[in-house]
Amino acid sequence: MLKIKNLSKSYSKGTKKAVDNISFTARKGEIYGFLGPNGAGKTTTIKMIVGLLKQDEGSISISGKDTVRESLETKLLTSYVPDNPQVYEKLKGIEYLNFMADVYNVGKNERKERISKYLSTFELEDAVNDLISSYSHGMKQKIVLTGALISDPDLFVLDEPMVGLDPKSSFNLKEIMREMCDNGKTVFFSTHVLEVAEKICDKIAIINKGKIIAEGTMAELKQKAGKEESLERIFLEVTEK
Ligand SMILES: Nc1ncnc2c1ncn2[C@@H]1O[C@H](COP(=O)(O)OP(=O)(O)OP(=O)(O)O)[C@@H](O)[C@H]1O
Repeated sequence: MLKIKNLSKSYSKGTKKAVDNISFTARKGEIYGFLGPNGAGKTTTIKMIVGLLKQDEGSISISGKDTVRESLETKLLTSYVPDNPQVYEKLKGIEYLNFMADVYNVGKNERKERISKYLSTFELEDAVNDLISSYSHGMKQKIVLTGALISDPDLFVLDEPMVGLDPKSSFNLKEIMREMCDNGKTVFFSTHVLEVAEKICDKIAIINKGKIIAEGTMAELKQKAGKEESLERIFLEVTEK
């Protein structure tokens, strides 16, 4: 579970408020979509969740542990796939995966099983012994996804995960996200693809200018909008104000 309380973050010595007092909870078993226009504060929030940025105010807890006070513990429970995956180009795919498994203390049997499962899902078996520098952009994304899944995290955080993936990989990733939630995990991801969010998310939050302006299930968002509307229309209406 991911619990965010009164979270704020400013840049440029406090003059630019990127995230402004936001609160929400993504529960176990939920796919939680984080939407918002460019510059709304999505990546800043995500970077605070995964410990790459420290908040100015507020708290974040993952499976009941505070990300500042119990930083290492929460990192071990979390996997993160950034919007522009940077991979160690000088490693072979398999070396990178074993490195990730080592970082997360994944045992021999589990790592073997998970590596084989996700390499097959993402059709990377033939490339796994090649240097990552020879991979296409999409293959790099898929090796990063595989590396992120090796630890079977309680919280799976993805920033714009569908961009650059081919239709089959994108479909497979959505299936994996659902499977993780069925196993009691939490998936939190940002996206601009509203059709995907509408289809797969159990809950959605819309952020605009650093503030959460709508939050809930698709049914709740529709109810608040007062009519039967698509997520796209609701998004356009609430972010226009
Ligand atoms: N390192 C930084 N220094 C100063 N301002 C920043 C920095 N990073 C982000 N910002 C500002 O903070 C605000 C939120 O940016 P953020 O990257 O979190 O938005 P986003 O919702 O992820 O946008 P996008 O959809 O375009 O990726 C923007 O106004 C941005 O200009």
